[in-house]
Amino acid sequence: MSVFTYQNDQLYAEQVAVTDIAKQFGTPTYVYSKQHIEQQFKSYQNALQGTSHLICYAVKANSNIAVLNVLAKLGAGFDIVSLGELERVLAAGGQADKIVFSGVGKTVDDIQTALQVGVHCFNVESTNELDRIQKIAAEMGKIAPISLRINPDVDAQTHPYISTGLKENKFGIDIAEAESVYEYAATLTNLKIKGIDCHIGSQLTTLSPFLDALDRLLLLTDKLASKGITIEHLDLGGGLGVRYNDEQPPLAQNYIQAVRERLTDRNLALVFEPGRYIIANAGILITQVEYLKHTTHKNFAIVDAAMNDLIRPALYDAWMDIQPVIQKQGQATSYDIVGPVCETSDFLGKDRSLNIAEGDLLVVCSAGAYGFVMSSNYNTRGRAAEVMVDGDKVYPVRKRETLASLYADEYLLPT
Ligand SMILES: Cc1ncc(COP(=O)(O)O)c(C=O)c1O
Ligand SMILES: N[C@@H](CCCC[NH3+])C(=O)O
Repeated sequence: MSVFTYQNDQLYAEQVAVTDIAKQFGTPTYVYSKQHIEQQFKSYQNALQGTSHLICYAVKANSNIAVLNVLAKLGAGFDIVSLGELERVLAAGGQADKIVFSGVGKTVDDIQTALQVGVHCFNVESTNELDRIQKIAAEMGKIAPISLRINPDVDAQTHPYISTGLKENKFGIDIAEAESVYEYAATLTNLKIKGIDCHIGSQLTTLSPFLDALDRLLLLTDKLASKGITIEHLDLGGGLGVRYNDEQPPLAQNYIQAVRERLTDRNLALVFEPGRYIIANAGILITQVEYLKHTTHKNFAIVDAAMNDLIRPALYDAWMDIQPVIQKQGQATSYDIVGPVCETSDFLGKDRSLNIAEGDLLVVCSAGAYGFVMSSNYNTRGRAAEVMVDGDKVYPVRKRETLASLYADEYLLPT
């Protein structure tokens, strides 16, 4: 059930009129629904009841500390890929021992700090990374909990830029080498093998790639067991898709049920790293129409949000729904919805049928995941404000960037 609904032709976020949010905070502004975040997280939690588990929200999807705090209060763990994300999680009240640390390029500093705070485990992506963790753990007199991220060579059937589980992708350890890498890890005295991990891609809309990967990992787990290497947890990463247009992705409930059925009597705790599923449809981006430009070939609605605010359409040709904040009767016209940035790829949507005038407000839907977090200051544009709605209340969760702050850390040459 969407938390963004029309009442008398006015768009509401939970019980707050989106027009009022725009009046109070200006545009462009990201709006998140606390209710939707909680509902999505709980759907994972409920499906995992009765089995040992950890749901590690993928911080990269939306790292606002208010979002992290809502999830931490529900008992979430966190999947991080940088020290910045680690600091955010701790600042938001997340527990270090519920953090899994992913990523192909963990630095010495990353590893030292993660060992210091005591993360749940490192998802290790190469043999050289194992060696680095071993060395640092030995120097610090610690035992590092590790899981190997396996690249199972499964086609996630998603956009090639967000597919991560094929052998030509940079991620994980080739499944063909995994057994010997585990055997090697078992010889390293400052490592403790905890788990097995994979993440095959993002915005998956069918179960079969997940289940193919799972089957391959279970086979490997059994082989390892026969060699005396015990795996305590199985981490299947994130990747569950959401509806942007007419996709019909499986629900967390169906996905987890299918996973649990395949585990049979294996004594494995389950870890998941959902990002998009939790936050994509919890968010919208409000923008205002600055100009309507009609040419002989095309009509453009030039809005005040741009590719620097929301890069998914420009980067992946992603289709995101665009709706008016106030629905009007009458003739609709086809528009390309474009931003003010000087790039032809600066569009939020193409050929959208809308009845709009200059000054009207629009929203880009499903913008909670990989929206603000991927925004930039290109064209020296300050990043948008972020707010969170909770019932009939709206709270600022990040102020709009001031223009002075954009060059505050730059220096002139000495005269
Ligand atoms: C290692 C890892 N875990 C989890 C995620 C979250 O993915 P999603 O937002 O598709 O759930 C990602 C991003 O794709 C990732 O790289
Ligand atoms: N940024 C991508 C998802 C990448 C997931 C990160 N591994 C998107 O917007 O769809």
